[in-house]
Amino acid sequence: MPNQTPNDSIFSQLEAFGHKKIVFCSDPDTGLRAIIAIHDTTLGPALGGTRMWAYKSEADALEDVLRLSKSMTYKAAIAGLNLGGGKAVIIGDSRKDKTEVLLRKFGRFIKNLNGEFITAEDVGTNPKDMEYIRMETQHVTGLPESIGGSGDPAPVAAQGVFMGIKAAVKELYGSDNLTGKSVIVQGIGHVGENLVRLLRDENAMVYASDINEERLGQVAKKYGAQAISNNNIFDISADIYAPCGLGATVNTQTINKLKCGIIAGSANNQLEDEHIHGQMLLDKGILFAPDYVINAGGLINCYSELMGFSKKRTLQLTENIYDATRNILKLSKTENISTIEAANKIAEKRIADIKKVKSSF
Ligand SMILES: NC(=O)c1ccc[n+]([C@@H]2O[C@H](COP(=O)([O-])OP(=O)(O)OC[C@H]3O[C@@H](n4cnc5c(N)ncnc54)[C@H](O)[C@@H]3O)[C@@H](O)[C@H]2O)c1
Repeated sequence: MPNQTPNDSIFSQLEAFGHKKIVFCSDPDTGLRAIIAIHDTTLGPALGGTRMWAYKSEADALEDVLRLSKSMTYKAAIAGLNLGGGKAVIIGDSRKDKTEVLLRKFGRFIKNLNGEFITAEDVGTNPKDMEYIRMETQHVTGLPESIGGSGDPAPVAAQGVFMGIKAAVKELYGSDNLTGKSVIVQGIGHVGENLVRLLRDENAMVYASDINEERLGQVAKKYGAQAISNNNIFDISADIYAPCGLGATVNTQTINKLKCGIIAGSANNQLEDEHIHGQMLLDKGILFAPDYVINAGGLINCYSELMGFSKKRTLQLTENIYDATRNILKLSKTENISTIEAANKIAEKRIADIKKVKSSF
């Protein structure tokens, strides 16, 4: 989705990002300060995680929720889901400030939106927190399996990234077989570890890095990956670079050093600047599988839970990421536009088409 740097007036920001609705949730009794951003509901109710983060300023929190909710609109559209885009942020330190009453109060604000917004876990929240929200509203997903939810979305997210990697490899090498291909997985947390497992199962060679050295040692040993220092990532020649930690790791500095033909990983917002770095990658002939397209497995898992969870159906929808990625790479090639621009075009077309369906009755 397009990067924008709106000025700091709230209404200008809403107009620049194209949001439908913003709800500011303030409750001094519980200490709740949250923002729910509903970007677009053309395709269905806005679904997005609730992030709890100690933002430096309220302006930072607002910008984050606007940016993240917009990307959810694009992610759902490309994945072919009948969902709109939304996101929520709770301002606070999740290790100190998170309480049952705060989460339940937040649940009441979601309840008041009457299904226009559905939430799930994100950075700083977990399935247990979703259980608290569920006590006040049914508009929450990503619940633990023990209470009928879809459970941990990370293995599904990893499966989607794996399909995206295969699609990119097919484009570059003519076959999607990963045997013998080398992959740098940066960040071997919930998604990264599952990705390492899938890659090793297909006999890819994996270089793994993580700032958590203890975890890195364990995961590398378990799957037969080669542990590398985070500082060496851009010195290593490999077929694929899979960022699975934080965003913005693809920037002017790193693109100039990168020795990989493909970038495909789970981290959200991998390009520091969508336009500048999308174009730079195109010019350098590095194939970028857009992050929001190939990491949609987590969202698909949540969507399945809403539809009456079926593992088989979830897997089918996740495997569609292969074709979705292939179509984007094809459009990028035929129109000579960056892959992120191609993905945005396809997402925007689906939303515009469905708007026509919903324009009457
Ligand atoms: N969990 C999901 O279902 C899901 C779905 C879609 C997208 N994502 C995105 O994928 C990424 C990973 O998610 P996760 O659930 O695995 O998170 P996680 O917190 O479990 O794992 C992230 C890992 O990255 C490591 N890390 C952080 N910064 C790093 C750096 N600079 N270099 C190397 N390692 C670093 C952390 O130590 C951690 O082990 C995030 O960007 C997340 O937003 C996750």
